[in-house]
Amino acid sequence: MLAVHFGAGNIGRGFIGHLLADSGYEVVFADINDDLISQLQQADSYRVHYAEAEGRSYEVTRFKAVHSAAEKKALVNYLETAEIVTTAVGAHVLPHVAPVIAESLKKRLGSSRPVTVIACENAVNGTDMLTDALQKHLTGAEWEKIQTFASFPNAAVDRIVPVQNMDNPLDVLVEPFFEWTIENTAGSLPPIEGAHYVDNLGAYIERKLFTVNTGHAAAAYHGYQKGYTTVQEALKDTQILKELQETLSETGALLKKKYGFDEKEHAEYIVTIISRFANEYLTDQITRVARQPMKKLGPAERLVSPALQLIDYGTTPEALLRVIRAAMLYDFAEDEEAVSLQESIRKDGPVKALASVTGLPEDHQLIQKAVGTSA
Ligand SMILES: NC(=O)c1ccc[n+]([C@@H]2O[C@H](COP(=O)([O-])OP(=O)(O)OC[C@H]3O[C@@H](n4cnc5c(N)ncnc54)[C@H](O)[C@@H]3O)[C@@H](O)[C@H]2O)c1
Ligand SMILES: O=P(O)(O)OC[C@@H](O)[C@@H](O)[C@H](O)[C@H](O)CO
Repeated sequence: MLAVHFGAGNIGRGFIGHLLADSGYEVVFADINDDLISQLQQADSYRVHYAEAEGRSYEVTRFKAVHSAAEKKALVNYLETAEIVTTAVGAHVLPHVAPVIAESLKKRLGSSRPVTVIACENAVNGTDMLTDALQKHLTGAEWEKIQTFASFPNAAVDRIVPVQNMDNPLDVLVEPFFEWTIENTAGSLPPIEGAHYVDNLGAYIERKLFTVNTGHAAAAYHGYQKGYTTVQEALKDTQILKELQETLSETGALLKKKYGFDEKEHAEYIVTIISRFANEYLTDQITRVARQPMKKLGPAERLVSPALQLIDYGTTPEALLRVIRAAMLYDFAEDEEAVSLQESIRKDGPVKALASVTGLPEDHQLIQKAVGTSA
């Protein structure tokens, strides 16, 4: 069985690629990073190390690597015969991987050979984002036929994989916890060990994004303002821990109301997540978790989406608004989006800048309460 995985980064090597290889797939990593691809091409194996006291580690051997720009022909050949195609490149990169996937799907039109395509990104319905991008490279008739043999389930992926600092640059240090939840819509989804399949993925995605990622963002943006460099350091600050808990209590209220999650189970879910953030065997840089603030302030994302939904329910999410305010102050000079956001704030002021990234009107109460005159 063949799997093509786009993005041989932290999640690619440390989570999705590892699970696929463990499930018996030969994994072809496709990436645009020259050094990474050449290292993978020269290696026979790499190890996934668990950040824990026992220090377990696992060898990954069944892989190949192709440069997705320089070796496009080889990539299309792999894509044409793969049983599964996955991505972990960042949701904003999906339009860039779409053309080559579309090209390979067109090549399957003759054989109708089944394939499952899954975007494993932090986004609500990432695979739908990919299929929107795919359709720009296909005719209506091609897309209709492709859907008879290809399936495109959405998925939620959860495993904290920090920026790596390993002696062997291909090895990856990951937290032991992982969850890969896949929408149960696929006709012939090939088995993946460790993944689980659900009918109500929307609830799982929002629970993950609005708890793990909203909580992470709260720790990172408040932590950055207080000069911390890692999430682990920031969480030792009781004021930041309190901000995190208040933020997750707001998103928890939303999730329980919207999806009926059990009060006690959700409280336990939050406790587990905070202890995962604080894992002393991990060093997770705040600048990784806070990366791309403009994306994170987007309308469908971890901060603004739950805040808007809570406002719709008639409450004012004060803690979430404080995280949004802190995100607007994120000015890390090596993060392109942080630089652009700060430029836009300098040029137009915070109200216009936040209205622009969220797509909300300037007089919207979320904008006014986060950074406007009623802040
Ligand atoms: N790291 C985590 O803890 C974590 C957990 C869950 C989900 N995610 C999500 O997984 C995705 C990847 O995150 P990551 O932490 O692995 O990032 P990463 O930067 O480590 O890896 C991304 C990889 O994608 C590659 N890439 C970029 N553009 C590409 C293109 N056009 N074609 C092929 N490859 C391309 C990069 O070179 C890089 O190797 C993101 O959507 C992220 O939100 C991350
Ligand atoms: O990857 P991002 O930038 O969307 O979010 C940063 C972190 O919150 C994220 O990578 C988490 O570590 C991950 O989502 C845990 O499953």
